[in-house]
Amino acid sequence: MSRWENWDESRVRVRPNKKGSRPRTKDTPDYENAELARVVQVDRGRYTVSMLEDARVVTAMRAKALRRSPVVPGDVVALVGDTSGAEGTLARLVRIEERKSLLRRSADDTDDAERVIVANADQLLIVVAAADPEPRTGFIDRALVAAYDAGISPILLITKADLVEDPRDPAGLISHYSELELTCVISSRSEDSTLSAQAVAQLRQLLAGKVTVLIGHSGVGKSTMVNALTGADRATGGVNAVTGRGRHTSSSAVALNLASADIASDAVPLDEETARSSWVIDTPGVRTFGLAHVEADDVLAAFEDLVEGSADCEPGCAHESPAGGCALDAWVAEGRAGEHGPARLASLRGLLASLAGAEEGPEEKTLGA
Ligand SMILES: Nc1nc2c(ncn2[C@@H]2O[C@H](COP(=O)(O)OP(=O)(O)OP(=O)(O)O)[C@@H](O)[C@H]2O)c(=O)[nH]1
Ligand SMILES: [Zn+2]
Repeated sequence: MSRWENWDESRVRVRPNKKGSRPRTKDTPDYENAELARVVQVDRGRYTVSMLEDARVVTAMRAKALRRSPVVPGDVVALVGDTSGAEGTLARLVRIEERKSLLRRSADDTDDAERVIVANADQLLIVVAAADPEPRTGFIDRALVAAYDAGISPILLITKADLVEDPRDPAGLISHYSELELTCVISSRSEDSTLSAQAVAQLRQLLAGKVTVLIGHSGVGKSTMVNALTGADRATGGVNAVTGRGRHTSSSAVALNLASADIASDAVPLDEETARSSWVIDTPGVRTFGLAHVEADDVLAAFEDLVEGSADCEPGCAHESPAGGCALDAWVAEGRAGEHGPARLASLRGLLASLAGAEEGPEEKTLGA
């Protein structure tokens, strides 16, 4: 009998390629066959994901090694194991792909750590109502600062234009922010309770192929718009029929896809592939952003016409005033930032003020009040 007969075959593998011959240890698995997916919802350790390949919905749990790594909606993750998505199956989430952006909220009383809310967002859709509730510029300013800091493009959506007199600038916000390169969309509702088809179509175009996070105070019409955009049935106000609770009790962010929409008003329908890569992430329960980690220079960076002028500022300048060593006033006075320079500087300073303010406080300033 040859000694080879006792050879435990399961231990030997002839690897067909060099990559495959890399030593595999418990600590450095390489998961070559892992499949990529977008995280759409997180619920007590269960992750609902949509496979990038075919939008199949799969439920997954984190591998042990990732137990301390937060995974949030918008994340792109690698899965192994049973990725069929069949009922009762659980895939294993083994890797979080590099994030291109991170929106976070700083610690507050109920939360001892800075929290990541959403990953990989391209855009922040700041939703305010023209009235009921009145728009608050402090809230918009903080959201703008968070967006600029995270490198995400802001879009302003003004809802409920039907409730005010001037439909072109329903809340006076467009003139207020005219010095920012801020895309504004105005939406209203007609008497039969349908949202303006034009606003919905315009937003779908802006959202095409992007990951967009929605933020706005309660009652501004976020769910109503998300429903119109995605065809999803996010409960609007009142009580959720399934859980019997008001939806305010749900505070987890959910990513919804534009592909699910069946919208007659959509003048230019999105092709299947674009629609599938278009995500809207609603963030119920997130009403403000912690800006504790944001530096004045991070905000200034979003003002391309002014940033050069800061070369002569004192080191660590907060860009508040010439007395504080800020060179921006002189730069603007020389006309170096163009004819809108003074107004742009005033806008920048308005935003920077929200860094100095407390969490609440200045935020609760109502426009015109
Ligand atoms: N007049 C008017 N009412 C609107 C419009 N859009 C939404 N509403 C109403 O405003 C109320 C609040 O809308 P929601 O979509 O639930 O608001 P939300 O921002 O999701 O609120 P939360 O779920 O509390 O965060 C509902 O009664 C809607 O019917 C609009 O364009 N015009
Ligand atoms: Zn300065």
